[in-house]
Amino acid sequence: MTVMFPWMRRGIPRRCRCLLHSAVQLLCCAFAVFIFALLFILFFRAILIQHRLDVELGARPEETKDLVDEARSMERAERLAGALKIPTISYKTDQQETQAFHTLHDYLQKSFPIIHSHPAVKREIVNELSLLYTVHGTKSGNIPYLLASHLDVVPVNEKGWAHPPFGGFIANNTYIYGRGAIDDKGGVLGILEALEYLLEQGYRPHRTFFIAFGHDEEVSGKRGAQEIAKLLQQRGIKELDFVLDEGFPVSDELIPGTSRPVAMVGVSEKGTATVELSVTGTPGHSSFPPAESAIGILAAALARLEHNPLPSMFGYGPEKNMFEYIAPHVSSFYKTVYSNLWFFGKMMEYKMESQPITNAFVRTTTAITLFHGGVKENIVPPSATAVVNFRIHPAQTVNEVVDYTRNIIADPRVQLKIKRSRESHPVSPHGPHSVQYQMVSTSIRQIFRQAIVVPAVFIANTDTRWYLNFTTNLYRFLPTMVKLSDVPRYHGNNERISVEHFHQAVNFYYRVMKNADLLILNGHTTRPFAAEL
Ligand SMILES: CCCCCCCC/C=C\CCCCCCCC(=O)NCC(=O)O
Ligand SMILES: [Zn+2]
Ligand SMILES: [Zn+2]
Repeated sequence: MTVMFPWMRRGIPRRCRCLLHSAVQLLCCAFAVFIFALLFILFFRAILIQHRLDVELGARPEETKDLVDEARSMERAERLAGALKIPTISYKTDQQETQAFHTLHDYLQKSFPIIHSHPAVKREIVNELSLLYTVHGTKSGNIPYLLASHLDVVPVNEKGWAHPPFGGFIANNTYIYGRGAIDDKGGVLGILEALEYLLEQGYRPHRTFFIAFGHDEEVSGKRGAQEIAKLLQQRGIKELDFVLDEGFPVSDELIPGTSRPVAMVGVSEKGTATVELSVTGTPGHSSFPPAESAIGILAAALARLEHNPLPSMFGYGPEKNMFEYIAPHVSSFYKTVYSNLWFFGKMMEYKMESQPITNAFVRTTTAITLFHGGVKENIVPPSATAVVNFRIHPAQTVNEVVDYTRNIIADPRVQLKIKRSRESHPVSPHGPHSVQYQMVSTSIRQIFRQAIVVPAVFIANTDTRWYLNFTTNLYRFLPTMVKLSDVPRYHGNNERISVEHFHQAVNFYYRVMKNADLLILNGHTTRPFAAEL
């Protein structure tokens, strides 16, 4: 049976029919060649990137036996649980549970006797509530590094918890529950446990390092990490080799195309802007109200903001790099997609926008976090205020976000005031020549054996902002594991860490302390710095 195409009908002269038929055939061939060439380019690019990264990153590190003893992991879990019982809450910059911080200082002192009596370790209280430890190395002349975590936690909503948030409860010898378990007392205790074990083994770190525990990270870090940074500066510390602070946990089952866990190391972090919106009305009797109240005007403005999120910036910032690093480790289909975001960007963007945690990678996020208005049920409100917290994608600036907000609100009755802002952080080195990044990556892979380690932009904020002047090597990573279902526990209900993952956290910091010493043996960090170290 011959197929009859429309241009082959009898009404059209035979010559034209032949010409048209040949033209269509030619077009079909050209289209097929185009598709074939496109697939070839996409796949070839994926192979090229894979090859480059394989060459750059080399093989998985050897399995190490030099780890923290597992036999005492329950004992360590109980010490963390003890710290979780102490409610070191930050409500606002000038409102904290100050007494609890003193209790925590004493608790740490009692719980880690070797650290607190060791001649090579100096502990200082900075600005009353923060802690700075200096661990003096045996070899002078090396640039020190800094490990950071924070002592404060965010407030809780007791009702939503299965176990009391400040009860230090360990469920079935498996999960340690409590506010701060992952953010960030797991980090504080993880670092101290690692150091305690290191010193107990009789190991003296070769190079000097600092441990900085700020007390107000959750409300800016101005009184904690900023003061620690000032103190270091006053002591003549001009340079730090690297800073390692809280960041992404290792995520399981979150990246399409691989069943392996992915460890994203924050090599930058999003900017932030906290904007207060306010409307002033005329108070009066609620029995003859105006057509629009201050609360109504503000609520409408906020609804406009929520319905008009900032545009996707996916592919315009350093996040593109993250997918290229994942590409070599995923199935062929995703390898091609992740290596060619210039082509598949829209498809990926669509997928990422579907969940809050992945949406945060794509755009500047808008969170309405506070709303106040009204004084009494029968008074027309004199004013209403709200606070909106933006986390700014690296391809945008604070000014752009504020201009966008003003345009969307488009109502002169709504006043905008920037309460706090900061641009996104510069991207830290993360290639094959960055020995500091590679040291962090190796330490991760020594503990999380299956993990794919990739650079990423951290979507939240950390105390690293206060150390930006000391080094370009700032890394944000939390050595624990989360699944998608665990993500709401951050600043939410039922925060917890498993005993096993806490043990991995201790081991990770232990490896960092050992591996950082190996860097100086290889002669990487010998440069002059402050004499008193
Ligand atoms: C392809 C993308 C995969 C995304 C997988 C991401 C998994 C990460 C899981 C959780 C990240 C949550 C980070 C929360 C950080 C907390 C630090 C903090 O509270 N800082 C203060 C602040 O930002 O206000
Ligand atoms: Zn934190
Ligand atoms: Zn937090």
